[in-house]
Amino acid sequence: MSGEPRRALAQGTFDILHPGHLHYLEEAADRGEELHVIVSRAKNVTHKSAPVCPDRQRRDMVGALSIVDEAHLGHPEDFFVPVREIDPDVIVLGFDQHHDDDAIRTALRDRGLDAEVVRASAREPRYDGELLSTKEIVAKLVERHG
Ligand SMILES: Cc1cc2nc3c(=O)[nH]c(=O)nc-3n(C[C@H](O)[C@H](O)[C@H](O)COP(=O)(O)O)c2cc1C
Ligand SMILES: Nc1ncnc2c1ncn2[C@@H]1O[C@H](COP(=O)(O)OP(=O)(O)OP(=O)(O)O)[C@@H](O)[C@H]1O
Repeated sequence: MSGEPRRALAQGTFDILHPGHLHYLEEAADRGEELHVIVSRAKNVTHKSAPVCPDRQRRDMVGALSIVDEAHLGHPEDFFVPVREIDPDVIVLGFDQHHDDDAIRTALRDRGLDAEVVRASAREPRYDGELLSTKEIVAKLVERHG
């Protein structure tokens, strides 16, 4: 036993916070005693529209949540630089994140990093009209103001 707090790591874009994000971060926080979050750089968000809010703003909003111990801006090129610095015991992937769990496990092992990789669950709406995705919030805004 190292005596260090068990560190959980979550990651994502977090452009316009919503209850789906809170659910994911709460599940990640439950996996450890300390929650760290890597907020992706806009230039690395290639699988969907680029975030509206700047990198620092997204990092600052996530970092202000009481369940988050520290929010880190991701590395521009090498995703494993912040992982090495944070040195998590567990990496919690979001239910719909496109990353391949086994590929991450292999990449960690290849770099001598020892972290479990687990998936969080999805959060369904709890009442009519609850908006649980940034895309949905943007679509509503465009419908109303666009
Ligand atoms: C272990 C891990 C480390 C990551 N590190 C970085 C990073 O250093 N820089 C970055 O821009 N994105 C990083 N990402 C990617 C994003 O945080 C995020 O997973 C990706 O942009 C998908 O975003 P979404 O889940 O919001 O759709 C990392 C992802 C994982 C799984
Ligand atoms: N409804 C939800 N239930 C559980 N987790 C969620 C939910 N929505 C987002 N998350 C998680 O939050 C993390 C960051 O998500 P991201 O910033 O891509 O938000 P998003 O609202 O899903 O974005 P978009 O709608 O633009 O795809 C991801 O790990 C994702 O799985």
